[in-house]
Amino acid sequence: MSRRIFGVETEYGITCAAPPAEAAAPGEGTARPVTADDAARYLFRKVVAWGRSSNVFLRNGARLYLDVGSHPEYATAECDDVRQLVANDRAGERILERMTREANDLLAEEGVPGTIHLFKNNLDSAGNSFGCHENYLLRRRRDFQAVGEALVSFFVSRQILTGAGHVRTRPDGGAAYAFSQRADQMWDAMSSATTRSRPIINTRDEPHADAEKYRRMHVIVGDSSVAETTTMLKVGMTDLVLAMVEDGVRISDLAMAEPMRAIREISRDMSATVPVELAGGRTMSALQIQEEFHQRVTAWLETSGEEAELTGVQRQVLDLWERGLAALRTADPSGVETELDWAIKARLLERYRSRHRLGLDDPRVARLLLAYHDISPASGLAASLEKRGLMARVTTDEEVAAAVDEPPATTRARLRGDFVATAQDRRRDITVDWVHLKINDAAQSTVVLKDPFSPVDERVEALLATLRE
Ligand SMILES: Nc1ncnc2c1ncn2[C@@H]1O[C@H](COP(=O)(O)OP(=O)(O)OP(=O)(O)O)[C@@H](O)[C@H]1O
Ligand SMILES: [Mg+2]
Repeated sequence: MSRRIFGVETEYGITCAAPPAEAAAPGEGTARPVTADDAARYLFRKVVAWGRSSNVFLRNGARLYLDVGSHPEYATAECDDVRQLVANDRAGERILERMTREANDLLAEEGVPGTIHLFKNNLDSAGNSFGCHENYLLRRRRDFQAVGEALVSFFVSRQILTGAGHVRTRPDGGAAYAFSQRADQMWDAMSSATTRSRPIINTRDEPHADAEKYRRMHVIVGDSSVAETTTMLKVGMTDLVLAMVEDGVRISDLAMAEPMRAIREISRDMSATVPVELAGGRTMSALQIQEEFHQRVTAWLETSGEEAELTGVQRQVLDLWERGLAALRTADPSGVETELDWAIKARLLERYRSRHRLGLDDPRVARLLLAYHDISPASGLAASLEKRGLMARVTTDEEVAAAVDEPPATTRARLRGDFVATAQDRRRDITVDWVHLKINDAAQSTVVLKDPFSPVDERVEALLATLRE
């Protein structure tokens, strides 16, 4: 299978929980609460001190920045393997978790009451939505608009496998479990740069690569994933579907008539069987649509001969995809309840609720839900679920630790990472983005890296030599 470049951007939710009133020392009762904006500034203080900006590239090739709206964002370096991507996404969590601990130390030193928490989720308590965006490099071959219509159908129905699980408020005020946090927030299927709204997928003006050859498909519809296995499935199944489509397999018969209506309906139907109208007039359920994509991918893998070339992680992806569909078909999630976020979360909720006899709308349930997404091992649940075998892993701690310090070795990210690391070690002033490496000295030496697949470049060797002078 041709290599593909992909990267995931994750925006994190941030809060600063005030200590309980009785814990406040005399005179502290009137302390101004720490807003999300303030918290984000504490979080980035060290970054700004060394990078002179809240928008930096790190020595592992990733981008870390604070956008408007105070949602810290981590964009993984370019990866060309799903397991590598999972490790790099996880590395982002570790980096932000360390920044959170340091920011909380700062708060304590300055006597500011409160504790900062970061959440890998998509909805804050005020109802603001923030995203987890996937980027896939496409070869500029086919008519993207036509393929896109049918891919929307894939992205809209994929939530029955890769949704993070969500307790939503029904119109009658009751609470109900749904597949996705993000589904309700999306309201426009496709967009060009001119339309307002939130496009499910678009191709970015900047492919961060040779624009003659490539496009970068930008997918904004996914939930942030907590379980590594869910991240693996989300990116891995998408990569396989794109490979099949790039090879010419047609999927346009699966385009939906009204994807935006469907995305909400599918999220709310935990049976995954509600009929969705297709553009051609037929109806299919989300489950049938996903089964069809799965079936076409497996058939294509066989007939194209690609089956023999599959990597270990790609086989894991196909296996989990299949088991996820079986779980839905039989209405028995036990086969995926340590691997798919919505199922892991549902099991956790059920156990907690029956132990404490709580309704789905109980505030304690809401706190548990939030803790599922809290990235701190101290206050979040993921680390302990993993330790207890209730949340599966794809990577090892060693792989994640390596991805915190080192860039992916097989892509352009390696050049960027080496450049950043060398400049940091030598205290040299540089400017970096996805395609440019520049030394800010009299000569202003700049290298443009148009090939995201290439981890070696003589021009960069020369830049590194200059930095080391
Ligand atoms: N050529 C490429 N093809 C696919 N993905 C790429 C390519 N180059 C970079 N990426 C990935 O795309 C993501 C870009 O993240 P970034 O947050 O900078 O996104 P953006 O969409 O350009 O900008 P913004 O978030 O500011 O709107 C990263 O995860 C990166 O690894
Ligand atoms: Mg971004």
